Amino acid sequence: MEQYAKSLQDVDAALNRLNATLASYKIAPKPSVQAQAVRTQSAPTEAPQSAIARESERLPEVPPWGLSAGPRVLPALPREVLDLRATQPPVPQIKKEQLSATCDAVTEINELRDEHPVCLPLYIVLGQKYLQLGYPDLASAEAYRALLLADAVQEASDENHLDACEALRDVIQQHPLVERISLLKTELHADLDARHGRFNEPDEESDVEVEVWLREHYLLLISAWEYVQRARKLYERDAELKDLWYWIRPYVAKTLGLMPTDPKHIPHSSEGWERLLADHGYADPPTWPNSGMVRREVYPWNSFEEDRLTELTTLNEMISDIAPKLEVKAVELPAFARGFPYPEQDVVTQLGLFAKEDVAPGEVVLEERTLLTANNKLLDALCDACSADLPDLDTEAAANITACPDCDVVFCSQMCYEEAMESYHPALCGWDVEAIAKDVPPAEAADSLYALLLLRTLAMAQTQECHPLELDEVKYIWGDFHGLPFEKHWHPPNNNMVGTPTSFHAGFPRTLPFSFEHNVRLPFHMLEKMNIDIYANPQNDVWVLNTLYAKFRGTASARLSGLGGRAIRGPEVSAVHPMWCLANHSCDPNVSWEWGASINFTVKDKRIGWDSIDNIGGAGVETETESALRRVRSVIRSQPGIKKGEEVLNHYCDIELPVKERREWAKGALGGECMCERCVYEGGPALNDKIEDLPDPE
Ligand SMILES: C[S@@+](CC[C@H](N)C(=O)[O-])C[C@H]1O[C@@H](n2cnc3c(N)ncnc32)[C@H](O)[C@@H]1O
Repeated sequence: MEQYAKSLQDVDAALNRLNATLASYKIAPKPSVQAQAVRTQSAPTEAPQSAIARESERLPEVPPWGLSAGPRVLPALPREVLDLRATQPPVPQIKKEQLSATCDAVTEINELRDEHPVCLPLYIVLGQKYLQLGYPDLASAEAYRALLLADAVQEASDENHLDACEALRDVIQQHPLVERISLLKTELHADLDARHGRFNEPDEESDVEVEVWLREHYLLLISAWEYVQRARKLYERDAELKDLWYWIRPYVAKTLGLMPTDPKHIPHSSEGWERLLADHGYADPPTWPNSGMVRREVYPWNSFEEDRLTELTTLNEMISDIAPKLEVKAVELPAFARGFPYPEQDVVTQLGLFAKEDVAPGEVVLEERTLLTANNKLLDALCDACSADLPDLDTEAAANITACPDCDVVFCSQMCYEEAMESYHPALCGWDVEAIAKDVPPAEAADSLYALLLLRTLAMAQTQECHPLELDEVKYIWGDFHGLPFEKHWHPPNNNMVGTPTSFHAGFPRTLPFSFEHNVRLPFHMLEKMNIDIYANPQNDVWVLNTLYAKFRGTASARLSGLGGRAIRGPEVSAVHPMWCLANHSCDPNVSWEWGASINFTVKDKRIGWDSIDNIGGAGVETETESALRRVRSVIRSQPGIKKGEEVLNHYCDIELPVKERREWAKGALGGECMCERCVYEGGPALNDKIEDLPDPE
């Protein structure tokens, strides 16, 4: 620093010094300083409103990269990335007309990550695009990635340190020296003592300029809410952070439903809000809600969700081995908008399973094995692949147990081991992932199972070298996405702290549970454990993980593990069976199901009896015998067996319950009140009243 301070007394000397620094960066020379400065000054200064415009006139011709890499040419970084500064105003709202260009920009940035995987500002701009589109959940993931890169720049021991510093140098070097010197000069003239602790001692490989640039231009931008406290120590006087710090508490109070109804009682100071939260036992930030709901949708750039109606031939090939008497067909189901007040239609076309020929009661019509399984107990004796209970060691079947020769993982048979090796195991073998999301408290059991299904899916994609959304196990599952036309319903999200929680999400319904822990931190941890780069592989980005979670949450089965299962610990085993889960729900199902090493549908021997509406309420005062007799007389019961052309109907809730409770229970799985024939007969028309003639969301 001393050296810089002295040489800055003379601008010529400063230029020489910086040129020496540049030379030490070990990259090929950039175009002359003057040429850069001239190009920069003559370029328009306003960033484009919408898609990322490649600024080829402004940027120097892209130089060959690296000394030994040969003629590798990197795509230029967009101006929005190069010009990113903490001093810029908050992320501007976009208009509906800019929606499609902003979605395109997301795709373009993700393409750039291939060549610029650890370029910190790229992730900040990506996060900003997500915020503009109304995906604060996706934005939080990019802020986290940028924060990890900031740590990498500052920590010489970080495995990404050198690459992250070099990527930042590359960005810095594309700016005129005049700007760079001026920034360094301001730094050096400031009172270093007053900024005690703001600098890390630069190690041999990093340099002062990278440190200064990081702190001045980027760190402030990645200060996510969780890090606001840390950021405030760093930037005591920053007005935006001060605002954010204030508004966090009202926002928490609102989310927890603690807002006083009487305007007179609404606090007007930080202390007032602190008191309000403390009075309800929420004084400490760790007690604040750490999960919420996000948009459950086919993201505009998701090209993997094909129209399944055009895939019926493929689906029927897939099902022919495991259910020769069944076929997959389109079916119309009641449309539930999951509480969203803009229903567009009465029915939706989805898929279902149908009998191709008559099937007799008692017959097994489908038997499906899957390797998309999970168990959350570290020491339970389950097959790693199919999740069946392992046989007791003193039985003959124990001879089939096979262990992976390279790690301790155990399979119930050689077949399961071999299938695991082809499907997912190589991506996990020896990477110390066994303890992830295991033995969690009962309240987290279900979330841990979903996370473990995610881990298995990522390992499958890695082993089979494909995109996670292309795997047969998940590709054809409908994630209960909202299906509302994007262009019609989207409105600019309100990203200031006073907005209601919904307004951050561009007006779409939010039905997918999200927590930073399960949707971002834990999956990043899993990927790092598997030695998968979290920067260079957009195929594992949070929108992909959210899409997978949406698919799992509607279809995964869960149970206790065999004889050792302990209900008090919550669900212990989970699996996704992609064909089995195509069967729709009815409260008068014609099949029952059982799940062990495989899952099957058996045609029911006896159908459930329907109560008439009279029976449900009882008819005045009558003896128990009279009431029982009346019930027997009026009960309706369908014939068991499934006729050719009839739909296979599964059940998602306890069908012995009265209609009101069944409807309540199945709501979560269906998205609305069940309208199956039995429910309508017993409970009358569904209560999914449509709200017509609503004002436009804007
Ligand atoms: C496990 S999937 C069943 C297969 C699904 N129909 C498909 O096309 O993939 C569950 C979803 O199917 C729909 N569904 C199943 N049974 C239904 C019913 N009785 N009424 C309305 N929707 C139903 C709901 O959207 C539910 O979230």
